[in-house]
Amino acid sequence: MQKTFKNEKILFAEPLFQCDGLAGFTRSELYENAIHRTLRINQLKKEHNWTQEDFDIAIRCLNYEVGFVIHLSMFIPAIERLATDDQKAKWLPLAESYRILGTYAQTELGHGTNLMALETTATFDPRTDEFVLRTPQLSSMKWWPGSLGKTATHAIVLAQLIIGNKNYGMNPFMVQLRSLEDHMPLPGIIVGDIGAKLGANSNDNGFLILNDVRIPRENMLARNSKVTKDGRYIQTSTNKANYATMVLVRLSIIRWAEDTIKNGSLIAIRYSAVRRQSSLQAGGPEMQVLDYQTQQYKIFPSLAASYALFFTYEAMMKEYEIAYAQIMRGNNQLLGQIHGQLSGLKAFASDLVTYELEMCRRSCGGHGYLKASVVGETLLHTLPLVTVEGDNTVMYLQCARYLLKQIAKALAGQDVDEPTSYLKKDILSYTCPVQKGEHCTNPNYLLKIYTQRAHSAIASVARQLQFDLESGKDQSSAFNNNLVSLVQAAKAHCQLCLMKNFVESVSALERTCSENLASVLRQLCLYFGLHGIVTASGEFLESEAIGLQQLEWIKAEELKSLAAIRPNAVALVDAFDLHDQTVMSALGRYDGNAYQHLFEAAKREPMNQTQVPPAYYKYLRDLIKGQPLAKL
Ligand SMILES: CCCCCCCCCCCCC/C=C/C(=O)SCCNC(=O)CCNC(=O)[C@H](O)C(C)(C)COP(=O)(O)OP(=O)(O)OC[C@H]1O[C@@H](n2cnc3c(N)ncnc32)[C@H](O)[C@@H]1OP(=O)(O)O
Ligand SMILES: Cc1cc2nc3c(=O)[nH]c(=O)nc-3n(C[C@H](O)[C@H](O)[C@H](O)COP(=O)(O)OP(=O)(O)OC[C@H]3O[C@@H](n4cnc5c(N)ncnc54)[C@H](O)[C@@H]3O)c2cc1C
Repeated sequence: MQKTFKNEKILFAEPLFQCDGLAGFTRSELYENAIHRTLRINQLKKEHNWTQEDFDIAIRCLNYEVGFVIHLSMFIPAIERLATDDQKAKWLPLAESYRILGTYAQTELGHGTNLMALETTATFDPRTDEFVLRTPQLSSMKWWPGSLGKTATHAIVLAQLIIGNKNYGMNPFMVQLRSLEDHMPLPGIIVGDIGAKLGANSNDNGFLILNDVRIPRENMLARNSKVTKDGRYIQTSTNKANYATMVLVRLSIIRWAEDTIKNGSLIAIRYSAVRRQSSLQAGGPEMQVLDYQTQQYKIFPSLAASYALFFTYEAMMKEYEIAYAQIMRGNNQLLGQIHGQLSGLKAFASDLVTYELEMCRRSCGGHGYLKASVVGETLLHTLPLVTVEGDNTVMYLQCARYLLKQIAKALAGQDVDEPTSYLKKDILSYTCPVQKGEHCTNPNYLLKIYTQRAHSAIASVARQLQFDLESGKDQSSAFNNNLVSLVQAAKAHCQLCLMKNFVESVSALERTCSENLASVLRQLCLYFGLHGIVTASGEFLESEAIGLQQLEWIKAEELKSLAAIRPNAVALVDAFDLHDQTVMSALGRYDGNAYQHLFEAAKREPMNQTQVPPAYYKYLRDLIKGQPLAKL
């Protein structure tokens, strides 16, 4: 599942990467530890000639609990995508050698989603051949960018370009924030950390106020548009190309989601295999809770999602690489497709894993509420994924917007993109492939059901929009009147994508792997498909992709699938090949000694380093001895 990291032993031999001790760290300690880790991994990379992939896997082995995440995942990729070749030649070597440390400063206190309304301005001054960057008002200050608070020496600032009295929209500008001599903020720069968050507190997300900060004209990243010395704005590519960095990060978030749900399902399944509680027969032996059907019903969806997201990431990485290669050659033909696909799939993947991680946590009972179980921490660290790189609702709507364009082309008899080719089919010619109970065991039949449901959802909202427009509603009112259905259609398309990638990937694997492995993966794929229909049965019925009889067969088959997966559940999470130090959980250790590891973790609790707590001497002693308390 995860390319086995041959360097794991090297990494986890060092105390710096042993994660037990992170609990109890202050924010400053977490921040410093994260920076120390990234720089040490960099040294290991040089010492052992690791590849960039090894470096990336090391970061993933540490659950991204490292420094410079935005520098590495956004600042450098943004230079690669938004800068001219000359600008790349200047900035990339500095960024790649950490001589400058960057962030991607787009979101403001008052706006994150609505990029068109960003308020920071970059006004061209032809007298000095400079841009003047300004934060017009409180709501304009940059707010949230990672590493902005205390680390970044430079930022790619997204600002409204003003030439004369004309606004040319959002453009990217390289702005130095701190001195490279003493790290102090430069004149006109007010910068700091925005404060503690629910999780990810090793990251110094920050604020930035720009008070008439001047930068040379050459600091506008000019791959897609530039300003000439005499103040002319020349657009060399679509402005959408300035959004390219976000497309890449949305792809990375699908991988991040896959990594977190693998951790969660591994913890829940391993713990459920060792936890014995209650018995079915009076006086009989206590059962492994993994044998309760309800426990399987709670956690096997996370197991199936782990594999589904793995296969979807692999497929989308290939799709992205093709699109990116074309875009970098100036051909933006695939930009709309990759944007629509990754907007929806980033939203669907992060929604899916945040829901299933909470189910994994609940399945661990009381111990799931301990930090030492880590499953709760994993959830806290995953929660931002439903917001970063675009709030999920907004991302679904971007995906829906893409789907509406595709179905309009399909209905007009024009070509459509491969991911939406199903929209060319005649929706009325569908017959549910499940005509007998045993048909539910065929993932390809289930795939047809998913396809019909997605097609129906998209066609239905397109019809409703058309009806609203013909009834006299203006475009934006008609759109707003159907947002819920648009999101639903996008989710249906995304769930189809996951199922399709799962079915096709298993089918491809069958040609090379053992029959035993193939049958286990087929079973998991089947379960993923059945469970997806049951949890959204209303939409599948509404779309007439299935009837009540099919739903009854599918529900019965889903429960049978639980029992079929049970014998392989632990092996399927062991197959993630995750080191104990990656999972970090006292409940999910490979040796299964959950209670021992829980107790070891409790003994490490700082409060247990003294037998008598300081509060005893302040408050408890007199109380217990019945002596009057001093005025508190
Ligand atoms: C080695 C290290 C390993 C670490 C790995 C870690 C990986 C993960 C790291 C994660 C870290 C995350 C940290 C967080 C970072 C951030 O959050 S950065 C800020 C992100 N912000 C957003 O995403 C803002 C969301 N809003 C938007 O994208 C846009 O405002 C909008 C909602 C898409 C609306 O766009 P807008 O231009 O305002 O109007 P529209 O009319 O809707 O769109 C115009 C046309 O542009 C097309 N388009 C929009 N976005 C994109 C895009 N990204 N790419 C391509 N095309 C785009 C859109 O489809 C429209 O096209 P047409 O329909 O053809 O006109
Ligand atoms: C941990 C973390 C790290 C971040 N790192 C960075 C970073 O490095 N760089 C950076 O630039 N930004 C960063 N961000 C900011 C992030 O990109 C924004 O928070 C995100 O884009 C959402 O925008 P918002 O916060 O303005 O939410 P809003 O858009 O204000 O969302 C609030 C509500 O309004 C709804 N809504 C908004 N617009 C619409 C619409 N058009 N239709 C329907 N509903 C709508 C949303 O669905 C949501 O329910 C980070 C955020 C977090 C939490």
